[in-house]
Amino acid sequence: MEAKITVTETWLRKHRLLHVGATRHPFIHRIRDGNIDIPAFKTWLGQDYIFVRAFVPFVASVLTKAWKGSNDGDNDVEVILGGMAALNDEISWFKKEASKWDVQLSNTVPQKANQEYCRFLESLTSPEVEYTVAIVAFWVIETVYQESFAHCLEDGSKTPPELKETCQRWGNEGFGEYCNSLRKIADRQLEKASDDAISKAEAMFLQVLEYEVDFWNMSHGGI
Ligand SMILES: Cc1ncc(CO)c(N)n1
Repeated sequence: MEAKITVTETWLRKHRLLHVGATRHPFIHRIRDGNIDIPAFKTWLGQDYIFVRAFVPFVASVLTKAWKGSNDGDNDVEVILGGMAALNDEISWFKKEASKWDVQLSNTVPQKANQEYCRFLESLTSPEVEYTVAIVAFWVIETVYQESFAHCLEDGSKTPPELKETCQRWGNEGFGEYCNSLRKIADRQLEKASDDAISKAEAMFLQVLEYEVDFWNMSHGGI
């Protein structure tokens, strides 16, 4: 008997090229091959700190939607709350890491791609964005980082020792399990969603992947 294919699995197959583009970006390849230049890493660090600060209110809005929209037996609120707790830790880590690399966070100005991504996140906090669509966005955002940085830790990678901690942050197994929990929630919601909600969620899946590619592009001075 064949196992049932989930909605997220069909999207990952259908949009494989874009998914690979987001999770195997040249920036990630350069870390993994030991060819990353430090200015590019520092650019990423400063920009991602700004992103993460904007990510918090988005996650809070997903939490609110989970509380209103999921059933008693679901543990959605706990999973999302765990994600928020990790973000609290992440913000402290960014500050510590920035001082290690001499990146002045207070002087860092968001680049265009980052501004647009943050504005997009803010638009998703609207109550008009359904829980199913919001949880799909959340899952994709977290998973792109998990898959990207886990790749830098696989056997045979030449990630410089001073970047290992960064890769561990998102590439560790616990973060991988958390991403799987988000995916399960997304698939459960998609199972009971209307066709209209499913197509909105698929468009969201694609849009987030595109924003992620543009975000990586910033670190090598891309447009
Ligand atoms: C751009 C970007 N995407 C995703 C994450 C996290 O999961 C992050 N920190 N930054």
